[in-house]
This record gives sequence, structure tokens and C-alpha cells, in this order.
Amino acid sequence: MKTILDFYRMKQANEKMVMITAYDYPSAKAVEKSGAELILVGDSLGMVMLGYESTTDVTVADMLHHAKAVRRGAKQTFVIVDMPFMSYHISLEESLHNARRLFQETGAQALKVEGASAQVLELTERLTAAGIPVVSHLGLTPQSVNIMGGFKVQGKDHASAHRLIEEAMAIEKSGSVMCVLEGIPEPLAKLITSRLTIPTIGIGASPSCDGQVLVYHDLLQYGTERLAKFVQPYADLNDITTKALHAFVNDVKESKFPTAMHTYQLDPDVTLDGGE
Ligand SMILES: Nc1nc(=O)c2c([nH]1)NC[C@@H]1CN(c3ccc(C(=O)N[C@@H](CCC(=O)O)C(=O)O)cc3)CN21
Ligand SMILES: CC(C)C(=O)C(=O)O
Ligand SMILES: [Mg+2]
Repeated sequence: MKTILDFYRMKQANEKMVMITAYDYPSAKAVEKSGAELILVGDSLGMVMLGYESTTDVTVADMLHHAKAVRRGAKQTFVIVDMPFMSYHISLEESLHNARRLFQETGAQALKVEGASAQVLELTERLTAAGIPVVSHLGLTPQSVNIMGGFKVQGKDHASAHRLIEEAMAIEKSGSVMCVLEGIPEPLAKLITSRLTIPTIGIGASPSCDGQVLVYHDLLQYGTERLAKFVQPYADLNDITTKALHAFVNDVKESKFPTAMHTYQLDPDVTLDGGE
């Protein structure tokens, strides 16, 4: 398994890092086989796996349930688990309690938190001191969808761009080991990536980041329909799934399935009473 030191080395060598989300056993197995170095158990699971409108309905229990399944499917890959909405904002004590559970009970390599508020920076320091690596997430931070007024690109104007640069410097200073940059303009992503020692992983944040992340179901077009501008679909599992299920339904209705090869027989010498 790659470690955080390998990721620093890759940044220095200009070698791209790839992160893909996974939410369950089969997706974790598939990502581990793909050659991606990092798996993110994203709280996006609330939207792509559970059908919520945003990530603000996701709980610590949801994250534990999915992250444990991911770990069983991918034992050799660096796994990062999202801390869900409000699980790290009520008090430092409760945040540390939730972080301990999400790290220890899932066997993850790191936890991810959104934003760079004073509270999140303090938590980052405390977790780092305790030995839990923290990945930051800046820019379009989906847990703040109701503050941003939608999933909107961030850092487009002078003030917010400079605020994001300050946040990036602050999270690195607090001990963060990696930073996801989501939904920000290319020049800003490029500047932040060059200013930081830790790797940046982009999603809708240009090719200038040290690595890229996409949501598994967006990559494969599986269950998701409306795709953000930053998504490149590499397959159409919706189409494959629809066609396969339709073929099964038709075969049953037309008595073409099951056939002899799917059917069990009695032992040769047995006849059943009541049969013809
Ligand atoms: N399937 C899925 N993929 C994701 O990448 C994802 C989730 N779900 N759920 C959690 C968050 C939400 N994310 C999103 C969702 C929508 C846009 C989106 O539609 N953005 C507009 C930007 C509009 C603008 O400000 O210009 C776009 O058109 O791309 C972006 C990020 C990223 N995450
Ligand atoms: C979009 C990525 C970075 C994420 O945080 C998630 O999948 O939850
Ligand atoms: Mg997330």
C-alpha cells in the first residue's frame, strides 16, 4: 500500500495521483484493480447510493457502514473517509469522538474534512497530534451547499480567490496531508498547487492539480443522470443495466428462461407420489 510519503514524492516528481470514490464491496474491489492509488469513501454516497438531494443528510453511521464494506473490498489501497455533515462542528470533544470511530472502526488511512474554519483547523491539529492523518477539502464544499446557494464554482472573484489561497496555506500549517480542490478556476488551482508542499487532488479544478478525483458512479454512468461539467464518463452502465434487465424480464415472460441448464433434477431412481 502507498503511504503519505509516496504521495509527497509523487508530487515532487510530477507524477499524477488518481483517487476514485467507492462506497461498497464491489466498487472497492473494482477501484483497487484499476491502478488508482487512493479510494475516497465520499459522503457523496448520500446522493449516489441513498438518493438524498445533498450530502447534509449523511450520518456517521452511514459512513461507518459503507467504509467497512469498502475496506473489505480493498485491503491494499489507501482509503480516505469523509467526516459527514455536522459530525465535526458541535464540539471538539464530539468531533474527536466521531473521528476516532471513523478511523479506528473502518481501518481507514485518513479522514477528510471540508473547509478551513478556526474549528476545522483546530480539529486538524488535534487529529494530527493524535496520529490521524487529515485530508482537507476546499473550494466547492458540498456540505455548505445551503450557504453557497447551490453547487457553485468558488473563488472566481478577487476576494474569494484570495480567501481560498489563505485557507490552503492555513490547512497545510495545521498539519493536513493532502488537499482536495473542488470547483475552482484553473489559475487559482495552479497557484495553490505550487504554493503547497502537500499534494492537491482536483475535481473540477483543472489539470494543474497534483492528482484528480471523480465519483465512481459518474465515471461509469451508473445510477446518476445529470453530470457536472467536470465529469468525463468512461462507460454507460445505465444503458448496459437497462438492456440486461429488460432482456431477463422478456425471457421470463416468453418462457425462454430458465432452461434445462438452470434446472435441478431428482436422483435417477426416484419417482414422486402424486406425479403423473
Ligand atoms: N454524483 C456526484 N458527483 C459528484 O461529484 C458529487 C456528488 N454526486 N455529490 C456530492 C458532491 C456535489 N458535487 C457537485 C454537484 C453538482 C455540481 C454542478 O452541477 N456544478 C455546476 C457548476 C455551476 C457553476 O457554478 O458554474 C456545473 O455545471 O458543473 C458540482 C459539484 C460534487 N459531488
Ligand atoms: C467529490 C469528492 C471530493 C467528495 O468529497 C465526495 O465524493 O464526497
Ligand atoms: Mg465529500
